[in-house]
Amino acid sequence: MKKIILLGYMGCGKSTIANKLSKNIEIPFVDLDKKIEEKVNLSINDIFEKHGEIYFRKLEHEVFIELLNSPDSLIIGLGGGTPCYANNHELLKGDNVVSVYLKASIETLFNRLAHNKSKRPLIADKSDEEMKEFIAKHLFDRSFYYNHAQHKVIVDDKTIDQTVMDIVTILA
Ligand SMILES: Nc1ncnc2c1ncn2[C@@H]1O[C@H](COP(=O)(O)OP(=O)(O)O)[C@@H](O)[C@H]1O
Ligand SMILES: O=C(O)C1=C[C@@H](OP(=O)(O)O)[C@@H](O)[C@H](O)C1
Ligand SMILES: [Mg+2]
Repeated sequence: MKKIILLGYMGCGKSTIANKLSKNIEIPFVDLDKKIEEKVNLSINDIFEKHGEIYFRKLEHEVFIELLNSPDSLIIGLGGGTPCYANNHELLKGDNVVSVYLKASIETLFNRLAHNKSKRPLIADKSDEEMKEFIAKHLFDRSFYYNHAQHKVIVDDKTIDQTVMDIVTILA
């Protein structure tokens, strides 16, 4: 069955958009980070703190594969780093997969993340100044992987509903 995959940098809106899209097209939404948290009964912050990022990336790959192999149609909201590890980017073009990169500018990402960083271990301790530079470099490194998505939607200056409608158009 069909898997609709939303990907993109932290704060681009994957979880928010997937949730709304799910209500609109009546396909269930699974957030990969939430599935990982449920599987090991730890928050993302605790996984990074107690076991480190490499352990998280292994778990992330395993749970992503499990979701792709599930018999149901699903909307899957990835974590920002998912396509960039364990050759996960190659899974973005698989059979029955529709992958959409939610592309946001550094400015949009900074504005959305500035008040929303405590649950994101990669940026939780950064000052505003450090964060701007980090996002710019990190996004540059990761764009190669994000660009493996089949579709791209620019999310800057769009409401949640506008972005959802852009995706509905892609799916039509
Ligand atoms: N137009 C918009 N589209 C998506 N998210 C938005 C928008 N405007 C503000 N936001 C906020 O930006 C944040 C995006 O976070 P989230 O959905 O968790 O992103 P991700 O899962 O990609 O890290 C949320 O706090 C959301 O409310
Ligand atoms: O970009 C990343 O490497 C990460 C993004 C997070 O997901 P969101 O993009 O939903 O914040 C989460 O998977 C973890 O903190 C690592
Ligand atoms: Mg998310």
